[in-house]
Amino acid sequence: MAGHHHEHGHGNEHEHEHEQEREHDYLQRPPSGSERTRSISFSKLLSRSWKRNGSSSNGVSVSSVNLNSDAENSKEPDHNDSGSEGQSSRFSKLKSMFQSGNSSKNTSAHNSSQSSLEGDSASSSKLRYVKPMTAPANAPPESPPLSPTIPENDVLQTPKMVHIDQHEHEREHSQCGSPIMLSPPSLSPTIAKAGAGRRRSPSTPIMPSQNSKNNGSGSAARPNNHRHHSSSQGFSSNNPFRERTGTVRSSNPYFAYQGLPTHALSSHDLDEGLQSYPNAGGIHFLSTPTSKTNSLTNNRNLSNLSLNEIKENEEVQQFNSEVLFFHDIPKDVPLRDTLNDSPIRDSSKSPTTTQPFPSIVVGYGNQYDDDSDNDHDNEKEERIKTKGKPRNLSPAKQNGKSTHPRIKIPLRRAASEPNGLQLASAASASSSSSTQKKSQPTDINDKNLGQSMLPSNSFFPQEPPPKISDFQEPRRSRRLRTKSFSNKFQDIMVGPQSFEKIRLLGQGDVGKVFLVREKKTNRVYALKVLSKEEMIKRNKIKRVLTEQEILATSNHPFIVTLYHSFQSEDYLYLCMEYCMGGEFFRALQTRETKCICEDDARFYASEVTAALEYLHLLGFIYRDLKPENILLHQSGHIMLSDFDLSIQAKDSKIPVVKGSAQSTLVDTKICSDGFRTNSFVGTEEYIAPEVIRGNGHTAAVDWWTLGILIYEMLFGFTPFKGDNTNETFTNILKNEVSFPNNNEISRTCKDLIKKIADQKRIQAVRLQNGCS
Ligand SMILES: Nc1ncnc2c1ncn2[C@@H]1O[C@H](COP(=O)(O)OP(=O)(O)OP(=O)(O)O)[C@@H](O)[C@H]1O
Repeated sequence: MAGHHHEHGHGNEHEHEHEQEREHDYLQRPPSGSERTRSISFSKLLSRSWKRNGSSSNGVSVSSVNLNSDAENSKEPDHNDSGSEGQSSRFSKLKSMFQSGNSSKNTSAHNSSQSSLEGDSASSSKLRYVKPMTAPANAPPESPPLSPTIPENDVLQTPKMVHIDQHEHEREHSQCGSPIMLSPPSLSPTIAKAGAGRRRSPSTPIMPSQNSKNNGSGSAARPNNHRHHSSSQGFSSNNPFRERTGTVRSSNPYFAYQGLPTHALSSHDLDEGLQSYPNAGGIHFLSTPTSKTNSLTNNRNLSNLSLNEIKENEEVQQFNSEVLFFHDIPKDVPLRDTLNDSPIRDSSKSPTTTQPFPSIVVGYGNQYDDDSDNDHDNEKEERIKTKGKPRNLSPAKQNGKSTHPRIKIPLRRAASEPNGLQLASAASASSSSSTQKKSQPTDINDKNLGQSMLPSNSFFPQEPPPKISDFQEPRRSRRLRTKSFSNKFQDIMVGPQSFEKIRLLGQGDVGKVFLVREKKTNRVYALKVLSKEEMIKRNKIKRVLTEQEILATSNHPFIVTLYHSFQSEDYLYLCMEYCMGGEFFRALQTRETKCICEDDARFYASEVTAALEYLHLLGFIYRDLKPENILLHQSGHIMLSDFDLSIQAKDSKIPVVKGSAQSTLVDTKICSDGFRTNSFVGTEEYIAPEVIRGNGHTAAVDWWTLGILIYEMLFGFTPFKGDNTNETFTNILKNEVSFPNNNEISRTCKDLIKKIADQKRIQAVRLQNGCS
């Protein structure tokens, strides 16, 4: 955790350090590399076994990093040193701070995690070790209600226990109390009852307008301040979980009651800009990197640009111009050529204001938006090629027989295969064509869907999927043509109808998350469907862009993998790795004590630390760490999710490795050195003092939240919670962390929390870790 402690600029001192340690620095990014290139370089931090190496069902290797035998790579050591060591050493640092007399367990957890890295290196990128997560024998395993055609054994791969003696494992858990169940315990009414009166908090920020109504009233929660969950997950409107005041953004109730300072009104990375565009004509959602529509739709490459430089209104303007572009495709230009060439848009025209959303539809979701328009099939295709006329990818039906449209815009990237969730991928590889033929549209009007703000059948068109051979070969986006990424992504064509809905997993602020099955491969994913309309209403455009950017950029075992992203006319789709264990928050809340033992907390804290370090190295500040945003993978490891409050540091810098190969520390703080933001974001009980004060904050806020998280894991509540928002904020600003007496948490652990989440200790921690 060396990298996050100081908050002010390093200036010449750090420059000097850079020079001195350059020869040890195998994490150097290319001097003028893009953000993406930089992230690639960082990937070398991770051992190969950590990387999401995978192979596609068609046998194409999708190694996640460049393995060119250049000098830099030749330095890439095993995971016993170098990058992994960089991570490990920070684990060790954390561990040593955590260290109690019970060191063998620490070692067990740590080493087991390490072992799993080694053990899985060849076959899977996901860590398999599941120390605290084993479900009790009598616990009902959560089995996604997959279709009978899906081999359940493949779906629910038994987590591989690496180097863990079962008896030892049981012993550990008997000491730690009941383990967190991998399956959502809320399925059990009895367990759910144990958490009566508690409700999980929303994780999306309240809108300024909404919040302003609540200022000073105690709660910063937005009107619909808790998420909806499908009944299939065991959540009803009578949510048994505690209520935590919501994630806040922009409007600071603390300042409201103390007198609002000017900075609280001037955050540059907020969404207010959009409000001046009440008639915004649409949004611009980036395709994921391999989409050739990237070159078509993106004037600007977000990978090379700080998201902070993008204003909401700018996005809308840009999007509008793109709408125009799609309307202006020259008639005599074949679509293929259009797709393959970066267009020069007619920016002289004003944005279309008559269309609330773009008429261009990317992916397949729009193919069925206009079923009544069968007779104009050919005309529509012609329109696409016709300059000045709207492009409309309506359903293509001929002679009463439905066919796929002839214009297809593949839009997605595919990273490595989902780990542990492949459904007979080998079989599908050998019989992909037959699988396609067998794939029939499923009735998506699932009764379990519950109250839906989004029409379900527009998520998943009910037409049979087009054959893969009917699609034009997509061209890889220039965005990913850096050599390191060149072999990471595949060009795969998916759209909404490539998936079959299984059930609703949860609902966020502007969309829903479904468990889906990809028809072609039988793999399950979590598909986040975001309503463009809701995004605009709630000024969430930039936040969704940020989330997509981070997910697409990240390649880390503890950050949820984004496999595809695409859009239809009304929705954006993020196809992510399915985390079977659900929210860590629920896992905590459904325990009788609402907390876990120190060893388990150490395990999870270490993984969160690794994920945060990684994000910081990429120049991202997470800013919303809390149990609700931590998902549990079936492997038992955590997955950080929900990046919509994250921010990317401007001019993020190259990380510097300190120390030797045996004891390596990576200064992650330097990556966002000098970057401060004034946004008032976070979750009330987790918000850092500097955020409340509003004098700007840095990546250090994530370490504050880590301290609160550790506290909550250990004690079942957060340290500064007051009766209302103002009291909570006052506690955060003035109180020291105090601990209940009725537990057996080690002094070392308490010291760690104090050092992380106590303002008076922050400087001491900085010094202790050798940071200026
Ligand atoms: N990859 C995933 N695997 C399993 N469940 C998921 C996954 N992603 C999300 N979920 C579930 O869906 C719910 C809603 O997710 P989502 O990210 O939309 O909510 P959210 O955090 O409130 O979003 P936002 O803050 O953007 O409104 C989560 O609470 C979680 O239970």
